[in-house]
Amino acid sequence: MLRVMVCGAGGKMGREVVKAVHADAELVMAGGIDPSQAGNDVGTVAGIESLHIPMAASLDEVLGENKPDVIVDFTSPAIIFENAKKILGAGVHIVIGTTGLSQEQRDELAAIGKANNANCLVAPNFSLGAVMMMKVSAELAQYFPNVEIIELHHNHKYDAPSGTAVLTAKLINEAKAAANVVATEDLTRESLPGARGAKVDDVTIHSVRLPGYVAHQEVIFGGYDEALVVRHDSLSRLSFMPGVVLACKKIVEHPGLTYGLEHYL
Ligand SMILES: NC(=O)C1=CN([C@@H]2O[C@H](COP(=O)(O)OP(=O)(O)OC[C@H]3O[C@@H](n4cnc5c(N)ncnc54)[C@H](OP(=O)(O)O)[C@@H]3O)[C@@H](O)[C@H]2O)C=CC1
Ligand SMILES: O=C(O)C1=N[C@H](C(=O)O)C[C@H](O)C1
Repeated sequence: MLRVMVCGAGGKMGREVVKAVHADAELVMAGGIDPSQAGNDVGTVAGIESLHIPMAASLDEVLGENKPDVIVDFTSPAIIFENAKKILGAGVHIVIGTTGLSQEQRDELAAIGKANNANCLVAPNFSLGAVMMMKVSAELAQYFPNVEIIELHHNHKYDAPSGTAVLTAKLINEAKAAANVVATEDLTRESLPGARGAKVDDVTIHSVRLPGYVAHQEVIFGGYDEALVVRHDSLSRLSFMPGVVLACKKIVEHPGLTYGLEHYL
């Protein structure tokens, strides 16, 4: 039985992860970390029965003698790098859902994990449908090199573009490079800065932030007198839970740092 703790356990994702881990027969919900909920019961904060586990105020409180096997982090792009360094440095596996880590930061985490025998998964999106959207988009890019992404999220999201859009663009760019295809030149000149969105290499991303949305993305391919749209919708945060639970169980089998849940499927 793997003992799992949740960092950011009082947040929108963290509360769902506490419930999902607690409901799983092969995992043990061993604790939560969230400064603004410190001392409150981890189960009660998540909206289930009391688990008789007080919420820790910081990672330092849980990385001692009774440390868990795995920590799942859903906090914020501003603190994930420091959290991950601490967790891997303590020899604890980490499942990272929090967005915003750069390639350089992932490389540094990989080295810390290796030195401490701790594995790391960085997954910008845990929903199966979103992983398939990315896979299919990368496959299509060789036939349709002209492609743009529109991602739509709730207005409490910290970052733009989303981690999912960045990974989608990376996979598309890699597929285009492998197939040796490029987009036609974009001749548009912006009369308002930002009108054409942001570029990740050859892929343009547009970010929408509005109340009412959860997490959605359209990958739009333009062709010869035709267009093809791949769309994914997370209708609630429950859509991420099977992926998070699977990651907790599989992380022990995946040494090093893995970027993307597709490598665990
Ligand atoms: N990979 C995936 O599938 C998904 C990824 N995400 C990503 O997960 C991240 C979190 O999203 P979301 O749950 O919506 O955000 P929330 O703001 O709802 O939750 C974040 C929680 O972390 C807490 N927190 C802040 N600092 C610390 C700390 N030092 N230690 C422990 N906890 C801390 C916050 O407390 P306080 O409010 O008091 O600051 C808050 O309760 C984002 O980066 C988001 O993009 C989201 C959905 C799916
Ligand atoms: O902040 C969110 O909500 C989400 N964040 C992740 C991202 O940035 O891609 C995953 C999902 O889109 C929800």
